[in-house]
Amino acid sequence: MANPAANSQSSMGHVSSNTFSSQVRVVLRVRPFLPSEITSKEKSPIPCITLLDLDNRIGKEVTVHIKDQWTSRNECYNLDSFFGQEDRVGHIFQREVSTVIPGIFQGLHATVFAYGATGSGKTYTMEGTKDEPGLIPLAMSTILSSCKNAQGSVEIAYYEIYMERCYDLLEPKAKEIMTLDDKEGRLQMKGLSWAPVHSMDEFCDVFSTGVQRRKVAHTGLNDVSSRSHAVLAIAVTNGAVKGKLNLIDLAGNEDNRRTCNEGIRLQESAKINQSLFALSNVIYALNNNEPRIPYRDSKLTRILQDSLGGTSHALMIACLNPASYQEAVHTVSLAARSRQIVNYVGSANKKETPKVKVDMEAKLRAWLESKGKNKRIQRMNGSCSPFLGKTPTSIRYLKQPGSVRSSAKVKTTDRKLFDSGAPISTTKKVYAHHQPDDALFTDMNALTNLHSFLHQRNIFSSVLAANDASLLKQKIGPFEVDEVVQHDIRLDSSSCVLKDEICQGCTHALLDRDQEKTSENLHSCGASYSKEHDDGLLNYCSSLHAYENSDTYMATQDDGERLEPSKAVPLSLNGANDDKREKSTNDAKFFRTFDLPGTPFNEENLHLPSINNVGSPATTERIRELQNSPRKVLSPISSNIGPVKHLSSDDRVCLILLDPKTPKSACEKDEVGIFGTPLDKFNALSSNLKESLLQEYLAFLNIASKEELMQLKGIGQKRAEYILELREHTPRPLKSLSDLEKIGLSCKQVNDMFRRAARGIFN
Ligand SMILES: Nc1ncnc2c1ncn2[C@@H]1O[C@H](COP(=O)(O)OP(=O)(O)OP(=O)(O)O)[C@@H](O)[C@H]1O
Repeated sequence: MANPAANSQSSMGHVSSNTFSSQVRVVLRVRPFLPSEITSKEKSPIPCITLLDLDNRIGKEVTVHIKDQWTSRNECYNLDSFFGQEDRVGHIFQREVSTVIPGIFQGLHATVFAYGATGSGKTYTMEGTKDEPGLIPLAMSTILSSCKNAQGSVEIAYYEIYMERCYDLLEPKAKEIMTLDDKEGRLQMKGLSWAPVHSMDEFCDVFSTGVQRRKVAHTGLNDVSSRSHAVLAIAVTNGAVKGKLNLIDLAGNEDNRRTCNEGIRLQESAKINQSLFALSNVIYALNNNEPRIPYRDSKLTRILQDSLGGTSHALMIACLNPASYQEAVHTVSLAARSRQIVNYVGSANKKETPKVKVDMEAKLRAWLESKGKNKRIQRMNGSCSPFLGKTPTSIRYLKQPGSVRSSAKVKTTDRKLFDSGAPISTTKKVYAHHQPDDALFTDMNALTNLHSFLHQRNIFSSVLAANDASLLKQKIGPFEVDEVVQHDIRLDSSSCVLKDEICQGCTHALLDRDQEKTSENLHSCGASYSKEHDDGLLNYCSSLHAYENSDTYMATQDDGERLEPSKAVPLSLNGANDDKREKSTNDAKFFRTFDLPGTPFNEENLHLPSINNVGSPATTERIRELQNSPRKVLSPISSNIGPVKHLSSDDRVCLILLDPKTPKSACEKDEVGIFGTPLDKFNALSSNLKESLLQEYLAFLNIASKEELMQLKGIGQKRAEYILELREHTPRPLKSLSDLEKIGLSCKQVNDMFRRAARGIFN
C-alpha cells in the first residue's frame, strides 16, 4: 500500500523543504451485518454499499456505489480506499496507519479518526476486541517496538469530549480539563495528564482503566454506545524531536427517532450531533474556501483543527453499517468532501505556528478573495509570496484546482457536483426564501450552517433573507439559481414560518434556538406552541443536528421536494404524539413534515389558516389581504440570470428554486442582470462589502477568545470578559450593529473602526 504521505507529496508538490501538502486521506470501512440485522428470510442480505472497479482497489482511489434496495435511489462517490465486510482491522492498520508511524519519529503529527453513525463500528475499529485488536493497540505496539530501536520514549494522554466539556480519562475522577489557546493560537489542554508507557502490558492497564471511565450507554441502536468523542494521544520523544499520533473514536450521529433516546441520553445525543454538525461545517467551509472556518464552534472541531486544514497528517476512517442506506449517504458524502482538504504537514519542531491575528484588512481581503476579486487582492498583497504567513486561512488559498480529486472512470454529466462530494444522481432543488427586510438571517454563520447542513443531507432547501435581490444573490453562496418563483406572502421579521407553504403540504417551518421565538414562529402560521412541545422539539432538533449550534433552523422533509398535501405525514412537535412520529419515520426515513398543532394537512388546508391565531398585527393584516385576494404563485422561470430581475424589494417573499452545483464565485456567476445601472451595481457592492465586514466583525466577537478580543481596538479586558459572559447565556449574543450597544460600543465607534480599516486598504 502506498504511503499516504508519499502520495500526497507527489501529487501536491513541496511547499518547502520541510513542509509538504497532504490531502486528508479518507477510507471506508463497512462492518459485517449483525445477527439482529439479518432476518430469517434473507440469509445473506445485500449491503447498501458496494465497491465499483474491484481491480482498482489498490489504486489511487476507489469508487463506491450506495444503493437503496427499496427505492431506485443510488449514488457514487470517490474515496481513497475501501475495506469491506471481510476485511480485518489488521488490514486497515497495515495499509493505512502503519505508514504514518515513521513520520511521528521524525517529529510529525498525525491524526486517525473514526467517523460514522451510531453502531457503525467505530469503537470496534479503534479499540478492537481480544480476538481482533483494533487500531489503537496495533499502533501502540508498533510505536513501542520502533521506540526500542530508536531509543525514544512514549507517553500517552486519553481524554473525552462529553457534552462539550473535556475530561481526563487517565485521572481517577475523570477531572475536567480546560482547553485554552496559547499566545500562538495553539490549543493547550490545561491539566491534561500524560502517562509514560514502556510496554504493551503497561499500556493495556492504563488504557483499559481510561476506557472504563469513558461514558457509554445503551441506546435503541447500539447496546454499548459511546456518549463522547474519545482521543488517545501518543507522544513520542526521539532525542530532541517530538511527534504525536492522535487516535480518535468519535461518537456517532444519532437519529433520535430511531434511538428512542430520552432525558439525559437525548441531551447527550443533541451535543454529539451538534459537534458533528460543527465538523461538517468546518469541512464545508474548507472546501468552499470560506474566509472564516468555524473551528471554534465546538470542542471537537477545535481539537481537530490541526488535522483539517492544519499541519497534521489526517486519516479519516468512515465507518458504515451495511444495512442503512440513509446513514451511508450521510457518512460517505461528508467523507468524500473531507478528502479535498489539504493540510500542510511539517516538522512539528521546526514549523512556525500560525498566529491568530485580528486584522480587519485581512478579513476584507479574504472576503474579496472569496468573491473572486483577485486583482484587488494582488494589489493588496503587493509582491508577497502566497506562502508567507501561513495562517490556517491563507493556507486554504494555496489549494490548487488540481488538488480536487476526481475519477476519470465515473461517468457523470455533473462532474463538478461529483467532485464537490455531492452525490452524482442528485437533481433536487433548493428552496430559498427571499425576505425583504433582511431581519431574519443577518447572521451569515447561521446561513452557512444551514446550507451546509441541508446540502450534506441532500436536502437542498434553504432560507435566505436579504434586503435586495443582489444581496440575496451574494448570500446564496455555493448554489446557482435555477428558477425563481414569486411567493405571495409577506413575513414580518419575527414570523419565520412560511404559512402558505405549510398550507400546501409543503414542509418548511423554522425553529429558533430561543423557545419564545419558536413559539412566535409557530404562532405566525396559526399554530400554538406550549412548553409541552419542548421534548418533541428538542428531539426533532437534535435530529436536525442543529438546535444549539446556530440561531435559526428549518425543518423540512427529507428530499426537499414538495409533498402532495395528501401525502404529507404529520409529525407532531409534541413528544407525546409518538404514533404519528412513528408513522412519519416509517414513511420518510429521514426528516419529515411535522405537524403544527391546529394546522392539519389536508386538501382544505390549501388556503391560509384562520387569522385568529396569527402573531403580529402586520402579518395578520397581510394575511387578511391575501385571503381576500386570489392565490397567486407565479410559475417557475428557468434561466439562471433573468428571473432575479423579477425580484422586488417590496413586501414579497420570493421562493427560489436552486440546484446544487459546484460553487462559483459570486462575481463569476452573474453580475450582469442582477444589478441595474453601473451606479446601482457599485452601490450594491459597497453596501454588501460593508455588511459583510460587519458580519465578520460580529462573528468574530461571537467566537473569539478573550485574548483575541483584546487585540481589537476598543476592546479591553473588561469588555472582553463581558462578551464572554454574554456568550454563556446565548452562544451568539451579537447579531446586529445595534447589539454592539450591549457591550458599550456605539455605532459611531464601530463605523469609525470600519472607516479606518477601509482607509488602510485603499492607502
Ligand atoms: N468488523 C466488525 N465485526 C464484527 N462486529 C462488529 C464489527 N464492527 C462493529 N461490530 C459490532 O457492531 C456493534 C456496533 O459497533 P460499535 O460499538 O463499534 O459502533 P460505534 O460506531 O462505535 O457506535 P457508537 O457511535 O454508538 O459508539 C457492536 O456490537 C460491535 O461488536
